[in-house]
Amino acid sequence: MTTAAAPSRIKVGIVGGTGYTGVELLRLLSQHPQVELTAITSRKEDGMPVSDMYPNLRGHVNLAFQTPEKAALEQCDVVFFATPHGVAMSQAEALLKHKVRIIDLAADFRLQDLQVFEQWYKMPHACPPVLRQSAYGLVELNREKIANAQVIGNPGCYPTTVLLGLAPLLEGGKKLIDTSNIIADCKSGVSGAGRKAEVGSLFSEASDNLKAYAVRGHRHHPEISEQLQILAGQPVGLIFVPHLVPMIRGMFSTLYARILPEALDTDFQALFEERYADEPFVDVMPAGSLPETRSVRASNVLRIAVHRPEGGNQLVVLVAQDNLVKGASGQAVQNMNLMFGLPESTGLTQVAVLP
Ligand SMILES: NC(=O)C1=CN([C@@H]2O[C@H](COP(=O)(O)OP(=O)(O)OC[C@H]3O[C@@H](n4cnc5c(N)ncnc54)[C@H](OP(=O)(O)O)[C@@H]3O)[C@@H](O)[C@H]2O)C=CC1
Ligand SMILES: CC(=O)N[C@@H](CCC(=O)OP(=O)(O)O)C(=O)O
Repeated sequence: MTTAAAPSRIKVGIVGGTGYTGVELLRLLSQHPQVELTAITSRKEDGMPVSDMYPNLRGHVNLAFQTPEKAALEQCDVVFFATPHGVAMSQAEALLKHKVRIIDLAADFRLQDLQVFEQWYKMPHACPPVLRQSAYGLVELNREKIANAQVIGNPGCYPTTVLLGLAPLLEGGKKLIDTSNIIADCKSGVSGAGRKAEVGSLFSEASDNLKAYAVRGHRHHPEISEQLQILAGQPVGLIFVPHLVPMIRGMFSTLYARILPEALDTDFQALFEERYADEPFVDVMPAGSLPETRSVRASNVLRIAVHRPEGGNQLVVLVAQDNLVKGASGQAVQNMNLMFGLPESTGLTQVAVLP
């Protein structure tokens, strides 16, 4: 594998610094030993010191927000887009001309199929040639391509849990589970909806309540399906139901799959342990474990437990992650480390916060 040589300090710009994934990038990158934060944008808060909005960053980030027009993004080595869908692709070609690498936390560079992108995101793609050269930023599945890419489509938060929870069962066309009928029952904390004002995110709407949403179709379904097909070498039938749960951070996915009769003797615990043995951010817990969202809060680690209720033919995989870290900003920093030839864990060794 060839990796790019890292500049002594990586000059980083963040577009969309006031949002939840933006401030999470700032928290992580302000502690990263190889990073120099150079520009942080907000259209609404131009001139406001970052620490006035986010006092947790006092003494750690001494910059002020600037409009994207004022920020010298072209002087950065890498720009993170922590913005709504459609923003990164409108600026990608201009930045690439200045050899700036791009990591988009939105969906502009996730789906390879243009038609599917346009169907779900209701906008034409602004730069299909850049999309074709980009890499899907799920490091554990796509390491080599990411290391050599200029543009990364950082995965959606739900897809990260579902893909890492299913990869050991499907990779390389393995015949272990019924691929026509996998169920992903997924739950997210309210920060998954971002910081913008929305009725559904109000305390009086989201607290003391649990609800499913987008059962008829969610834009993460085609993203998961596209990647599962790449993994399995064939289409995979998936039912995906997201839920909103009354917590701020955290995501929990319960995945159900039927074991094929010829695979009933498989040691699934060993399969998962071996697959992720060298992965710093995927923890396969001991047999019988029950992961919890609080065990990954504020950390880039995703925890998995594999169960086979009553030793039967049903496999249940439990996956917990922090939607803002491994599900978004932490994963984006992991991608940056890989693109710049740094050890993947640089700046990402935070232990989860309990209780
Ligand atoms: N929240 C989560 O758990 C996850 C989020 N993501 C994705 O990451 C991206 C950011 O999410 P999140 O932080 O939650 O969103 P927020 O709504 O919290 O923040 C969005 C940010 O983008 C800026 N922004 C909005 N429109 C534009 C624009 N047209 N041009 C430049 N800047 C703009 C906003 O600031 P201002 O308006 O002042 O410019 C704000 O800083 C989204 O695409 C989201 O889907 C991915 C995985 C998980
Ligand atoms: C709880 C909640 O609302 N979650 C968001 C998904 C989070 C996310 O950021 O996904 P994208 O990056 O693909 O937009 C949702 O379901 O729309």
